[in-house]
Amino acid sequence: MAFRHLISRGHGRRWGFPWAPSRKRPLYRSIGGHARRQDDAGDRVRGQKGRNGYRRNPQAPIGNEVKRDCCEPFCFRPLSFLPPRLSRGGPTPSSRGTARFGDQPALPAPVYPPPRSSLLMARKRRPLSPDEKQRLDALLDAVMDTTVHHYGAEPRSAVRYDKREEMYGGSGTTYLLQMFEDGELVNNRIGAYMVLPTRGDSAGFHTHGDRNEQELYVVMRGEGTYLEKDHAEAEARSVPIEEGTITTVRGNALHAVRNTGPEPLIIFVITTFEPGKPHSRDQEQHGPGQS
Ligand SMILES: O=P(O)(O)OC[C@H]1O[C@](O)(CO)[C@@H](O)[C@@H]1O
Repeated sequence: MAFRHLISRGHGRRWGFPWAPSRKRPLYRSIGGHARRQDDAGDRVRGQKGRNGYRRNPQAPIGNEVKRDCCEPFCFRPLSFLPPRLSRGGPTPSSRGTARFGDQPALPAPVYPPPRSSLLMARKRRPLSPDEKQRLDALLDAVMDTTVHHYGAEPRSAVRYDKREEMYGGSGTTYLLQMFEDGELVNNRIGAYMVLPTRGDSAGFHTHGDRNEQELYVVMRGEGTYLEKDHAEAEARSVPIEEGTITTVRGNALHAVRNTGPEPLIIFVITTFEPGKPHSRDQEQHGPGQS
C-alpha cells in the first residue's frame, strides 16, 4: 500500500504525523462531487452497527444526515458557507450531528412585491418559443413602435414576453410584453402590452382588489369589448373599446376584455399597487374566470 494510503488509513498518527486523520475517523462517501462524512464520533453508540461500523443517531431518519464539518477528506472548513437549502438547515448547537431535514430556520417575512418567479409559477405564465416571439414582434412592428425611452437608459423594447392560455377563464392565448423590469417603476407591477391576437380572444373576469392594485388600460390598436362588474355576482357592464379608449379598475371590482375586431387588440396595461400593503395572493385559490 502506498505511503499516502497508509497515512490516510489512520497509521499516520502512530508514526508521528499528528495532522494525519485518526484511525477512528469514519470513512467518507462521495456525494455530488463532495465527500460527505457518513457519521460522526458523536453518533457512535454501542449497539446496532451501521454501514461504517457506527450506529446512526437513532433520532435521525436514515438518509437525512447533514454535512457538518468539511467537504473534502482533508478540508476542515465549516460548511456554513453553503446556503441553508444545500446544508439542509445548517448546523446549530442543538442539532450538531443530528440535524434533520425539517430543522430549517423560520421562513422570512413575505417580501412585496412578490418575486417574479412566484407570480410566474402561480399564474401559469409561459415563456414564448423563439418562433412565437418572432411572430409576435412582426405583428406588433406592423402596426406600432414599441420602443421604450426609459429615463436615463438606452431605448429598448420588451424586457420579457409571457403568454397565458385562456387567461382567467377567457379564450385563446393572451400575450404580455413586459416593458419594464420589476421595480423599475415605483408602485408599479405591470407596464406591458397585452395582445389578444384574433377575434374572440379574451381575458376573463378578475379582480385586483385582493392585491391592493389598480389597473389602467390604454387601447393602442384594434377594437373590443371591455366588461366590468362590482363583485363576482353582480351584473356586468360592457363598453366598446377602440384605439385611444382608457379604462380603469380599482377596489374589489372585476374586469374582463375581448377582441371583437378583425385585427389584433393591443392594450397598454399599467398596474399600480398601494405601497405598504400586501399585493400578492394565494394564486391557487384563483379559479378560472373568478377573482
Ligand atoms: O394574473 P396577473 O399576474 O395579474 O397577470 C395578468 C394581467 O394581465 C392583464 O389582464 C393585463 O395585463 C391584467 O389585468 C392582469 O393583471
